[in-house]
Amino acid sequence: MRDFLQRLPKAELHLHIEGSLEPELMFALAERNGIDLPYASVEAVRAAYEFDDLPAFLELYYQGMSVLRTAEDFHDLAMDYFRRAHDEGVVHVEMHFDPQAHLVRGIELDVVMEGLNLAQRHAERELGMSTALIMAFLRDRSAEEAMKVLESAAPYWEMIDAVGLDSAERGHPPSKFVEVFQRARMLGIPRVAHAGEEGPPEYIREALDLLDVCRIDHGVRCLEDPDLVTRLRDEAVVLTVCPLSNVKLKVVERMADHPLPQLLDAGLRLTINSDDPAYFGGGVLDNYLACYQAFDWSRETFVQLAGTAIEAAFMSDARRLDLHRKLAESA
Ligand code: HPA
Ligand SMILES: [Zn+2]
Repeated sequence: MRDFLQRLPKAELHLHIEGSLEPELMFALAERNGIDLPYASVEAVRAAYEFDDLPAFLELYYQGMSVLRTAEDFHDLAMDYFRRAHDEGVVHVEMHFDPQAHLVRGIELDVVMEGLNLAQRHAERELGMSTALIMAFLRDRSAEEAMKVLESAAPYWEMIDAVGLDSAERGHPPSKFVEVFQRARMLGIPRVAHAGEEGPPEYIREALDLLDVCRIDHGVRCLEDPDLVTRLRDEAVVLTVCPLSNVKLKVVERMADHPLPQLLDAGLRLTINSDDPAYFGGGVLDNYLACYQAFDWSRETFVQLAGTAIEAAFMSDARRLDLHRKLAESA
């Protein structure tokens, strides 16, 4: 099964590129930039990755990215991830990035965009991968600031495949960002949002009704609201589920408790993703494998999940057709 899952052409729709920063690269970039890390070794960094919930994880996540300073750093971060993903049989990556987390450290959007965009071109040329860029707003910061970021990104609107909403969910409902997402809609930029990870099902409704999103990131808590599940099924809304992330952040206790089988039985459109692979114990393939080990799913189920990711991805029609063909060949 491992070989089969490795060969399956997998599209990843939910990844935070800053969450792909492995301790080895963290050390290399710290050295390159003359930054003192509060860790003695790569092992010490890994040992410090202790968290029980989203806020505790986010503290480490924002601290870890302090080594990212130059366009070259962002390029190397993304290429490092693309290479690993390529080895796992990932053919398309959509990366969230957090401009505000860099702006507060004095790193301008131009620097981030230059590095990530160069990596996108390299991934296509060297690895034959397609990629997309999702500019995320930090929901625990103000809507005014998010709006400023969106406006200041004008030179890059063409390159941004979608805007998203991430960071600490509880107490920061989608309704806070109605105007920002309305503006993105006016600009013709598609929208996604994290909802129903640690936050209640109501946040999923708000994301659909008020932000007009085309996908929900996580969304696993929809099961607490049967009417919402019916709606998600009827409207064919795609959820980008991240099983290993949900275990690490204690959204569920163990993989065996993960609601993926119920979500699948409810007829929802699901995809499997890594979220923050450097922090949560594995990439896309590891997440597929964890599902196989926990649920003993058939090849057909994995083909269905991989197919949904291709259907719901931000990519050209030609690329989508090509990947559907590759998927059919590998099935
Ligand atoms: O798992 C996550 N959830 C919400 N926000 C995030 N930002 C990075 N990773 C995450
Ligand atoms: Zn996420």
